[in-house]
Amino acid sequence: MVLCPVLGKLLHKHVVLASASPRRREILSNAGLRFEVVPSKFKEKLNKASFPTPYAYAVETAKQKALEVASRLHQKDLRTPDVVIGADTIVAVSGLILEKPVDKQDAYRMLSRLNGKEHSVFTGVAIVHCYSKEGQLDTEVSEFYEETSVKFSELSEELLWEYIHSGEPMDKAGGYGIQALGGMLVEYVRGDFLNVVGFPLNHFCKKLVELYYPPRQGDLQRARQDSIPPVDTFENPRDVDGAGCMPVQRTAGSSKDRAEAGTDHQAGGTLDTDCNRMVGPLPPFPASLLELVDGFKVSKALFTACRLKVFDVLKGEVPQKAEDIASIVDISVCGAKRLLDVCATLGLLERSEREMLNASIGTHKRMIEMRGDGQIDENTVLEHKVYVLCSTSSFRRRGGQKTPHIQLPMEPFPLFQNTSLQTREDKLQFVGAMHSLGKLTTRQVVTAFDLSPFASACDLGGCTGALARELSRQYPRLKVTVVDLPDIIEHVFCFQRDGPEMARVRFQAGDFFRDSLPKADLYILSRVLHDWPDDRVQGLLSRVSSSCRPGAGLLLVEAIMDSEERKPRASLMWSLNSLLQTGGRDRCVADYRALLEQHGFGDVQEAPAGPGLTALLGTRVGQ
Ligand SMILES: Cc1cn([C@H]2C[C@H](O)[C@@H](COP(=O)(O)OP(=O)(O)OP(=O)(O)O)O2)c(=O)[nH]c1=O
Repeated sequence: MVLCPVLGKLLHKHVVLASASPRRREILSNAGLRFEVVPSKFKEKLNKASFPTPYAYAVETAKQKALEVASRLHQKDLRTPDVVIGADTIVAVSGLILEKPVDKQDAYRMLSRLNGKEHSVFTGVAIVHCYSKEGQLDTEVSEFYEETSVKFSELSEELLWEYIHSGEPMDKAGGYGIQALGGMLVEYVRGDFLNVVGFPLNHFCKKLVELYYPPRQGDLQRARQDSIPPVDTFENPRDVDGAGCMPVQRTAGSSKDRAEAGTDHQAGGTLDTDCNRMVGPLPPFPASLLELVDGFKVSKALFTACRLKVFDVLKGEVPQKAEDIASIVDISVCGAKRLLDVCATLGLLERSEREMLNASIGTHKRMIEMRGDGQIDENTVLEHKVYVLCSTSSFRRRGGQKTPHIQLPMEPFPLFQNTSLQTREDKLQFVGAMHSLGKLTTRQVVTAFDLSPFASACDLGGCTGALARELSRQYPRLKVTVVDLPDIIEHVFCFQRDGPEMARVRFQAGDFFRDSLPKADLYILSRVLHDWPDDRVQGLLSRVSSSCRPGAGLLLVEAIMDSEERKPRASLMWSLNSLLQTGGRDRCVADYRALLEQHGFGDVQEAPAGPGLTALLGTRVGQ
């Protein structure tokens, strides 16, 4: 059973564990999750009598703990996390809820109740997804609970007091810790051991699978209600080579044998998998490292399928068998089966009973082809160039070993004048890629702010007009001019259908560094500035600024880095890409704000503009 990959879904999110419990922290970090710990200040004082069941109480308390942290972090420096996890563990015996004892006498009362009997340990868990929209916190709460039965032996008064004097009971629900000395009190456990210790890891992973890989219709028929969904619903790229395996897997033989054979991740003796008891810290599972190591395999599989024209074969939406596809694209049946299986698990193809269907990739195909053309020859397009430039020689010190700065690979040049884009076909492919890429976020970009007060807009570097079309669709009063290089404007007709929205869109061929800019109430620079070196950015902003009348707007859209330029990874990759190709760079919000203000734009507002993108809107102040 492969569960670990689902934790990978949280790897690039800002995850917060809203708990002071060292056990929860240990369980989750041992599973490879990376998170910040912010203990909740929620007072655990809900009225127990008002809950129909003990677990309803635990779930509500877990939820309140997580929500308190989410709103505190949101208010403080607007550090809204992506996900907050809260948990609450209680012991229930004969209809009574036991939490942490307040003193030794209380611990004695609790342990006496549990003595010689079976009781339930419930942990309620809340997974809170947080979103910040216009300064407001929005949350989506998913919750569940897990129950484990624990039976205490008949214990003498003397033993109970000895145990209480050890101090162990005081910070634990029910007054005992099964993972340490308290283990001596326990005759048997039925259910998830980690649930007793404070966090039901297994159920948590199942919940994530449910949230991040909702079952498709076919799977629903197959899946048993209470089972983990079939593997193909939660496999992720890292499973392809079996690398995304569970940190704990049972294999034949004793744990000693496994440790010696190097197959036991717990070889340090930190977790006894046979009884699932914690007996010491585990080294963190290097899930993110494995994801990086294997990352290229995913894109390689996609690009290979593109190059073999698998998606072309399937684009008629006629289901095909792997054998038939193999014969059409002229590869071995065994190879085709494996490649198609990978494509299906990546969600690029849909699998019916015995056949393969094309999936939603069609609309994004141009973008993928652009990125995936890995043929190593003269005609190789941009991505290959980037790949080559990324080789170590691009970063070698100048003049042998001495000069300690990075050597820029080339003079900055406009992307479209890239020497590898020589033929009309190359250029079309490039423009197509930009068009497809742009279209993915146009809706979010044009609705990041209410642009209805503007009557005219000028999209500088607006390529095929994908953004202009969406602007015109959203704002029926707006007239839009797209400015881009003649070589690009020449190809617009290949990508734009006529339609009522296009009646208010005009294309102007020109160079925004040299030619005069059309008059407009709103100028847009969407994913433009990062492509240029600093002096060109200054020059362009100064030209825009002097074309603006007071009150005019400038909308910047960029992938933003954090102030320390450490994340997110996508922006860092873009920034490296810009350095290698054009000498440009990505920036943090403060840098873009400073640029806007330096060029006479005030009242700068900021809003998310689609995955990984941020929009900043500044207003030209009076000259
Ligand atoms: C029954 C039992 C509980 N516990 C612990 C798990 C929890 O940490 C604690 C129950 O208290 P909780 O209120 O669930 O958690 P907490 O106060 O430790 O942390 P926070 O409220 O900040 O999330 O009891 C054990 O460690 N071993 C056990 O055998």
